[in-house]
Amino acid sequence: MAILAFPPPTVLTLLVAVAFLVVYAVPRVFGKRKYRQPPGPPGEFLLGHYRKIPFVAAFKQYAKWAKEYNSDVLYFETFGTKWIVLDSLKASVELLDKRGANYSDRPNFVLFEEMGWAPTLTWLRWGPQMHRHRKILQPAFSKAQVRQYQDNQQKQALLCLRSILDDPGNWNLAVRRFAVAIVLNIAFGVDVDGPNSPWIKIADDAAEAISNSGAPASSILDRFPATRYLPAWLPFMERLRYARKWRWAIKAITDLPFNQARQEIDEKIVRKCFAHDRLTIYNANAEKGVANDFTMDDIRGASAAIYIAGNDTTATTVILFVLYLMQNPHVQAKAQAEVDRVVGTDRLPTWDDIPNLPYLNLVLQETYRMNPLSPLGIPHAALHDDVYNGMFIPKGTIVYQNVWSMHHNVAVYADPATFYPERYLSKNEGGRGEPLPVGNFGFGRRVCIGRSLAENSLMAILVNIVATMQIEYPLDKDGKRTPFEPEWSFRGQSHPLPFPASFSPRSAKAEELLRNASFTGSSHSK
Ligand code: HEM
Repeated sequence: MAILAFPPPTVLTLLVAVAFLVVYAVPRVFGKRKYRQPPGPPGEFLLGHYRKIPFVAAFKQYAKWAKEYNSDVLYFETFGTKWIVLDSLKASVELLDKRGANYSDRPNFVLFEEMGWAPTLTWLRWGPQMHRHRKILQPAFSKAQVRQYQDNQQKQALLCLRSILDDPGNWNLAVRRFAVAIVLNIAFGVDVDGPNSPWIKIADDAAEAISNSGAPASSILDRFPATRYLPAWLPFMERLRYARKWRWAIKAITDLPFNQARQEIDEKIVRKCFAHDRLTIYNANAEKGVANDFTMDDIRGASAAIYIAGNDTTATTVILFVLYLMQNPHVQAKAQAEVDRVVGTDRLPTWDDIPNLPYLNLVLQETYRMNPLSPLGIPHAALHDDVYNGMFIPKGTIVYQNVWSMHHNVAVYADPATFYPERYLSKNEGGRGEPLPVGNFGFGRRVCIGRSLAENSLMAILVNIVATMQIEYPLDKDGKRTPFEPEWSFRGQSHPLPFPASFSPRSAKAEELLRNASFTGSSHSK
């Protein structure tokens, strides 16, 4: 009889559905309705915005939409993957810095997973493994800690300039060697012998694989992860073919130096470097029977992060600096005058000179502003639902920062396409009082850990270039120096394609100083 007291199944289903609506769905849906979705262009049926985002220079299209929709937050969605693009510094600081606890996740980088990355901080989701990587890496690159690398940075800067003296046509390679030599030594204690070192080729191959892979987490594999299981030969699976084609390059940069470090440790060759330090701790724990929460794979990924994240970024910034000095001789002359005033012309610059070179620092800042290397940043992701300026940002939303757009916003930077370091000087000093660029090293709790190291490397080489070299357009066949604009690649990372530049010593004395420079500093490994 008791059974008869239960309502029939259809009524029961109805009751459960009503209860669900009252308790769960209605408050959520209507609660969110209070807030609007950030604006953005309309998507297509089923595909959403997938086909609307250009693969090349997406940041320029996003900047146009921000103007068109008059919003510094834009919303997009494809196959259930949601992303927003922040177009202003205000929105980036508000969300990524001030509400950093909510925006410190990363999306899954499926394309990069297909490329075979080891656990690398840059791509790790928010969680215990990411915290372990950041806790181990970040202190090693603090402002105070990176001073220990200054001797080697100075030495590598001078070796670079000597190499340019001997072979000016290959200045580009000398710059790449400079950047690789610094981070490879810190990560693996390895010295880069010369421009033909295989370590430079390994770094260049990986940089090419990464920099042409599109804005991070934007491929069809990232937007619709199930597609990674489709056959790669399908016409629309070009990105999967790309990832697999370049797997060897990522494997080489993550495995080769690490395997060498392990072998050295086995052979009791000890170097002062990140990989050896971590391997020694790992082995000591293992011998004592203590569990290692930083696994071999973690050490491999973290050491590779230093090598990968630190070489192409630094080299490309130097290459941009060369380009802008070549295109703006008056800026070069002003920087030279400052260095000559502070350093004189009968010695090379030292670290103590750097704080006395404010104009050179502004030239570097202007280099950052003109062309942020990751124009859309490395995306963060929201851990929880959030509301910003009445706009609803659901949990899991991927967050890009349009750093390029922030740095080229005419409301902040007058005439943004012009290279003009004086723009940051106050009006009293004859400038425009525009703010120094922010964002090219990222935001919040995922901000670049290598910034202090990078800025030291950059100042070490820039001051020496300015002190000793004259950079000009190369002579053409008619003996003229004709200005040109190099070609650019905007297929993910933003950088100029290799271009010629003429380097010549500023004076016989400058050449003599470079040739006779003795290195008080030795590599960190020695
Ligand atoms: C001019 C040079 C450099 C630039 C422009 C640069 C830029 C960036 C940017 C934009 C990010 C993403 C930050 C974010 O998500 O908010 C980042 C992250 C990172 N950078 Fe750099 N970087 C440079 C040099 C270096 C160097 C020398 C190292 C070497 C230690 C390094 C290591 C890293 C690492 C490990 C991350 C990942 C941080 C995380 O996800 O928690 N970077 N960098």
